[in-house]
Amino acid sequence: MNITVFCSAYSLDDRYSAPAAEFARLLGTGGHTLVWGGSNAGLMGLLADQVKAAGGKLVGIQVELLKHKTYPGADELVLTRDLAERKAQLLARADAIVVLVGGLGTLDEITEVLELKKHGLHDKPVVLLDTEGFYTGMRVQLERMDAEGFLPRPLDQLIAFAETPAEVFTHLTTA
Ligand SMILES: C/C(=C\CNc1ncnc2c1ncn2[C@@H]1O[C@H](COP(=O)(O)O)[C@@H](O)[C@H]1O)CO
Repeated sequence: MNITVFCSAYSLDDRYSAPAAEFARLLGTGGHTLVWGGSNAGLMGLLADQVKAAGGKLVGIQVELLKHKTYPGADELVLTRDLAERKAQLLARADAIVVLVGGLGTLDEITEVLELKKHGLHDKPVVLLDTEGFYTGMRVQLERMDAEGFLPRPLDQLIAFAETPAEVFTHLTTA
């Protein structure tokens, strides 16, 4: 399976990086391909290192603007002109999307994927790994949208929440 992952480009505390590394090992040992932003920075670089070490393949979708931060060992590297084209490629190359902890870049990516899914423009599984309750606030907001009529489809048809790396794969294999 080609699994597109959105996650932080910054180096983070062990309580965030250890679950990300475990997720990456499961992805690699499961024979999957990591599709990601193609960077060597922070959690993005750690993820790529761990997937590669576990025998998985790497497809980087890097943007021209950040090409100086490109991960050197990807099996395939795509260079896009801008962030919009990169987001389109990250989705197009995915069989499923997984979201790890991240900042504004990650938030931008997940919002776009959910908005396109909301409109029926794709129906790929989206799983969010909620490490250390990092996404509690976002989940509360999404559940309120769901409960109060802001979404055209039930929230559980748009996204699944996992608390452990193993649970991410349970969602992906039953989706
Ligand atoms: C940290 C620095 C540069 C960051 N370089 C990036 N390279 C590739 N992709 C990136 C980069 N920064 C953001 N992205 C994309 O957004 C997500 C991470 O952003 P966040 O704000 O950290 O959550 C990630 O999924 C990428 O696709 C300078 O040293």
